[in-house]
Amino acid sequence: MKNEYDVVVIGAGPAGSITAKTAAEKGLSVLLIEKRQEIGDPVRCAEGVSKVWLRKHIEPDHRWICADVKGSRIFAPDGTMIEMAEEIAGGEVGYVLERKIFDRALAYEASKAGADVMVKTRATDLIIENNFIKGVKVSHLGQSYDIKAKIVIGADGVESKVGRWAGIDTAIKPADIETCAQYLMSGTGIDQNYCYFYLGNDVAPAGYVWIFPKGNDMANVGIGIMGNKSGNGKHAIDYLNDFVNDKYPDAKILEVDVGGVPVCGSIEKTIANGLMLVGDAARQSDPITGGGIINAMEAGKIAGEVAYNAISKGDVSANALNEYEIKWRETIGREIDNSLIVKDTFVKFTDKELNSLGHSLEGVNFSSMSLIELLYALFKANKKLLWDLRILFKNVVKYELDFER
Ligand SMILES: Cc1cc2nc3c(=O)[nH]c(=O)nc-3n(C[C@H](O)[C@H](O)[C@H](O)COP(=O)(O)OP(=O)(O)OC[C@H]3O[C@@H](n4cnc5c(N)ncnc54)[C@H](O)[C@@H]3O)c2cc1C
Repeated sequence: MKNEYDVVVIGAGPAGSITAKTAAEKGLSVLLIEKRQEIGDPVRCAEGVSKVWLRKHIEPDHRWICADVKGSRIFAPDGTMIEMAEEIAGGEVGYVLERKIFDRALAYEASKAGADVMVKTRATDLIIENNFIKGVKVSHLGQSYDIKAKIVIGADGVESKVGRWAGIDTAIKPADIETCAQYLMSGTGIDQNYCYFYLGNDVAPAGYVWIFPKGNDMANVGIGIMGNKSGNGKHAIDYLNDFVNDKYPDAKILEVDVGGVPVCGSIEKTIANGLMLVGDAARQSDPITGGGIINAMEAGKIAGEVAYNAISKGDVSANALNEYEIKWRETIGREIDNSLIVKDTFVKFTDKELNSLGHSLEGVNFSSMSLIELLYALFKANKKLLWDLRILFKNVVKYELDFER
């Protein structure tokens, strides 16, 4: 086993594999470690991604695409349906992935670019000298090893310990974690061209139920509710059981997943001397959708490039790695901040307000609207929303003006 690399990446999820691939493509020596024996398994994900963003990182492959989605159907508590169809993004909506295969394919891409990959290898601590992270302590098949690195990447997901080891505050309050439960089901009979979302405080308090098609009459049926909403004795899985028993009493459960998604928005710091955090470890998932795959990949690409720049200049201090901090905050960070504003508003909505929103958007042709027009239509229908989302409105106008310039 080699015991010295330019970059050691902890965690072979989308964030870690893209970081490893990017850094290896630049010519750095890279080790990607994963504590599980199989990359991508078990899955804790509904597996939905945007096509356009995914293609920026990898060519779609039928081996890990379960469904090609044309649109979404969103149901207000009173059953009013809003349909957002494929014309919105010029025919580019989303895929539902098979993450067990997808995550492995990303790790394969990293290995093809030259990265070494070790599974069943758990990071147990960081090697720290003179306030600089200098490598990782790992446990592999019952043996402990020290592996030196110029830069360590913490890509160890929502339960990340790497940030804490490096002295970065990554703690999340229960109110900032979306607790999720999901069944892979057969026999729901849903239209496999659509993703379905159900809103309402009886169905999913301060959250939603999703149904994502997986092909062959299978679907991921899941729920995410805010962590502080499960204190009344009813947990995410109880709400999911109620929903499933009501809507699909004859469907069969093929798999159960439970997990948490950080929806706290950007944390203050994601770097230290010789270290960067990426993906869920850096709390980069979207606060409103809980989606984190694409953000993890975007951040991983930036981190891989910044690792190369820093190592080439011989400076891996937090000062040099600040390039990563600046770049991810300018791109995905901006989206995360806007989503946080929307989430903080929507979690307070009563069923009556959700219904009124549903009525104002029912039948709207989203394809011909810009984001500003859509927000304006919402505001006209609901003045309280205008007030609550005023900062978002300002941000979007500023962003569109910046973009036009
Ligand atoms: C129920 C649910 C549904 C979701 N649905 C969606 C969705 O539809 N779309 C979407 O975009 N996102 C979704 N997400 C979020 C998405 O799964 C994550 O945002 C995404 O996986 C983040 O990627 P990552 O690489 O940062 O972390 P992960 O994918 O979690 O990868 C981290 C890896 O690090 C490994 N690891 C951890 N500790 C160590 C250690 N000490 N040593 C070595 N390896 C370690 C883990 O085993 C894991 O493989 C969902 C999440 C949940 C829980």
